[in-house]
Amino acid sequence: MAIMPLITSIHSLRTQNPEDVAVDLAPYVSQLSQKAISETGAFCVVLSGGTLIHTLRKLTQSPHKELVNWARWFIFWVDERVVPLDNPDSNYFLARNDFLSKVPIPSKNIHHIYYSPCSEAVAIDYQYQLSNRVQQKVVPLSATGFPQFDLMLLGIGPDGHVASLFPNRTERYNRTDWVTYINDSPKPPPKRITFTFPVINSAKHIAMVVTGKEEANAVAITLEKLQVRPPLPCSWVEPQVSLTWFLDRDAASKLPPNFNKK
Ligand SMILES: O=C(O)[C@H](O)[C@@H](O)[C@H](O)[C@H](O)COP(=O)(O)O
Repeated sequence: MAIMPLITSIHSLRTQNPEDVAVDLAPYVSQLSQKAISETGAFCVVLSGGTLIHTLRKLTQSPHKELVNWARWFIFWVDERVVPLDNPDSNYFLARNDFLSKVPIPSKNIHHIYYSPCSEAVAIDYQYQLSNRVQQKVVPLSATGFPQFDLMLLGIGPDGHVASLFPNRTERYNRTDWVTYINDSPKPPPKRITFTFPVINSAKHIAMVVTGKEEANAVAITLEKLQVRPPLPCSWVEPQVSLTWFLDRDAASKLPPNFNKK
């Protein structure tokens, strides 16, 4: 089988503000949703926390809200803070309030964690939830042997973390589990679960959605392929079909002026 090259594109204009990023992101997601549902009958989407959820707001408005076949969406989280679901620190809580409550995705298709104070138990249970969807063939297995999501919507941190995979932590090297956990995350709250890199990089499409100056260094290091030790986790993101960076002018501010733009 021929190996398709990864398509990397960058939505970054020096004049672009966070509102423009939200406007660009909505048709990108809506078109991928339409394509996946026409091919397989489902759209398996992975969310992260942080500002991403607010940047998804245009999807919950016309014309996208009416165009998307929400009944066929299946939602997972790339990482979750191990807190009760009604805790404002919960990524599920954030997504429910600002996104999921505004669109008709069936609740049985929304795969949040089940809280317990033990992060390891939460990670095992989340992997079990995912393996059920794999067995039902809702989420297919990729040729890599790991679950293959249609789209992951990810943010990055100023230290280059992605999901809850941080620069100086061992979880980023986990090549066997689908879901792992951390009890001393450098970004609070300390207890988290996270998809591992093999799951992230088995996705068909990944959008890296970054707004704000704080992440500008990490964006420049990653997109210019600069060598740093340890390598930034976000520079390891390499999905199977396409990687698209959505940047506002602040996030793109450390890239050279002539850097490839769309
Ligand atoms: O649980 C989390 O903390 C997030 O999932 C995390 O991985 C986030 O996506 C990045 O830190 C970017 O966050 P911002 O968009 O808020 O900068």
